[in-house]
Amino acid sequence: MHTFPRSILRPRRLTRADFLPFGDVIDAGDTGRTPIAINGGTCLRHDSLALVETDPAGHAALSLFFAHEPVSLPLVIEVMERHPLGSQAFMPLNRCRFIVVVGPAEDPRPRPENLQAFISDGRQGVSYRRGTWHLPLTVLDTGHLLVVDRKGPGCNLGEHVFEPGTGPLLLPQDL
Ligand SMILES: NC(=O)N[C@@H](O)C(=O)O
Ligand code: NI
Repeated sequence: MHTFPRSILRPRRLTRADFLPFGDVIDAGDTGRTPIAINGGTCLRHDSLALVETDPAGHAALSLFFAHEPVSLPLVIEVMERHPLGSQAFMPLNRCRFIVVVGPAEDPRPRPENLQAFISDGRQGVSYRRGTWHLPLTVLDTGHLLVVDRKGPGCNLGEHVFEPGTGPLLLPQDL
């Protein structure tokens, strides 16, 4: 039986600059901009940290996810997905670290050599740009997350299941 070299991914710390090709990082401490003082100076608005994308027939919706099956690393990635009709944002509501593995939307299927891996520190959220390949929500801690994505007519899900034994191996961050 052929055994293909399994690609190895080493997750990096999540930063706005590194994640930019795949979408936006939602992190008040890493916006690159000065917050706007609003409401008589009683509040700071970190404005437009991510743009919500939908097709004309769709609309943006807010959901709450309760992720209660945390994983540990190393992890074999078995499936990745994408949403061709809109963006998808995940924002932890409590300190819930989660895994971010992304690939370019231009690839017809996730190419292991083009995948990049990050770990949210539990304060940071991400917004996957429309069509970006991503690992479905996979948390390192049980937690609640606000999710903003596109709802509406048509199929907004593309999935890729890696052949058994070929999925990329995601190593612990400190290795
Ligand atoms: N299924 C669902 O609502 N979420 C996925 O798209 C995901 O990326 O976790
Ligand atoms: Ni998704």
